[in-house]
Amino acid sequence: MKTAVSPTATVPGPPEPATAGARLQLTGIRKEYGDFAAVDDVSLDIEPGQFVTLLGASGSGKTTLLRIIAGFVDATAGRVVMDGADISGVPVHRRHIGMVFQNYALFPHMSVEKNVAFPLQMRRVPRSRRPAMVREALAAVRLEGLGHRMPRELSGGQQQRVALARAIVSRPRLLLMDEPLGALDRRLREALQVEIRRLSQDLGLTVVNVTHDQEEALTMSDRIALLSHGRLVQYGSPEDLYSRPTSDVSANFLGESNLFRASVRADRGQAVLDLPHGRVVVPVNGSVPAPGSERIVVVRPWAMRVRRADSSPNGSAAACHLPGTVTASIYAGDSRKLLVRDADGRELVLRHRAEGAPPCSVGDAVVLEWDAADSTVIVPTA
Ligand SMILES: Nc1ncnc2c1ncn2[C@@H]1O[C@H](COP(=O)(O)OP(=O)(O)OP(=O)(O)O)[C@@H](O)[C@H]1O
Repeated sequence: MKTAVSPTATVPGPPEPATAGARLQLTGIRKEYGDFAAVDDVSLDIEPGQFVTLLGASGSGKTTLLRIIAGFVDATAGRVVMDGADISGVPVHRRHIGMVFQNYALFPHMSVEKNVAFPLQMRRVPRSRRPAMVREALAAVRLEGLGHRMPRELSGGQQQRVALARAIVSRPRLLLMDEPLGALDRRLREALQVEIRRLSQDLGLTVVNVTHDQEEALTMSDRIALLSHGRLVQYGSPEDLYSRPTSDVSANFLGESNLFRASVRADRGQAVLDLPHGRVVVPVNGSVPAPGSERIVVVRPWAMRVRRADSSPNGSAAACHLPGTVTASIYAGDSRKLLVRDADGRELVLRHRAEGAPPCSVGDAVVLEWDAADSTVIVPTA
């Protein structure tokens, strides 16, 4: 549950009221480099206190968009509006935005405390107020008592927490993060993901985070903005993007998926896709798709079941049956991943819980089964 601090609530310690997060509205943002658009007409509405992740492959425009929000890069077109005010022309240091970057190195010759106090000095916060604010920021990232250490005396994870403390010490209403955990090992990354999420909720901060790591995006975000070639492909909750992808880019990027292409056929008033393994009735949202139009059917690996071809079917409920040969069986701790090649040479991926003996081995002839209802039908992106 969210524990966003209301604008009128006070936090322990002097002297300013804690600020709740800013509302951020990006409208028609475009950034051209020569005749190339690094960001192409992106509009996003970010609610106060939301944690939004810009997700996408390398080169999709995430960092450029974040740098436009920060003020390091001027957009070619579009507006950045924070709490109702257009900040497009406001210089970086006047935006009062906290930032943490992967390589946002700490000043090596300054103690942790001095590093964290630096933004307060820049913002001319009265000297007398600084120690309490620094203490509070260090406590928020659980580094109490380490203020006198030098950066070289800290682990990578601790250094990144100092960078985080430095980003929040002056109580910004918006925090921007560009792959802040990229350099850390997996365990530490996961622990810090949870901590950053908790911290942003406790402070009621609005956060825009950049990553190309889909797991990080799924676990941390209220909303994910998926970018591809500079364009916004889908903006929604992690569940929306994972379970209800609206494009093949989303289906491919978030989690493993099996994609089948087919054209729509009209059959007794229904729009139907004939696939090698069965038929899927196309959900009609408003207009009926034209016969002959292309669709993509997405089936997630967990929705598929597997049985050896020489065994009897698992009940009769499964509408889709696809024969194939197991090409890999990969144990992954709590699950097992199977790769199965079908007669068309397509490699399908499925997962099941890794309990007991595996139901089949590499080289086995198998049948994949799943319910048509577990398919998602999407329109291919042009
Ligand atoms: N200053 C620049 N001049 C020319 N092209 C640029 C400039 N900055 C970025 N680009 C191009 O814009 C595109 C988007 O870059 P950007 O850094 O925003 O991508 P990204 O999604 O953050 O990628 P990564 O995950 O690799 O950091 C890339 O093709 C990049 O080469």
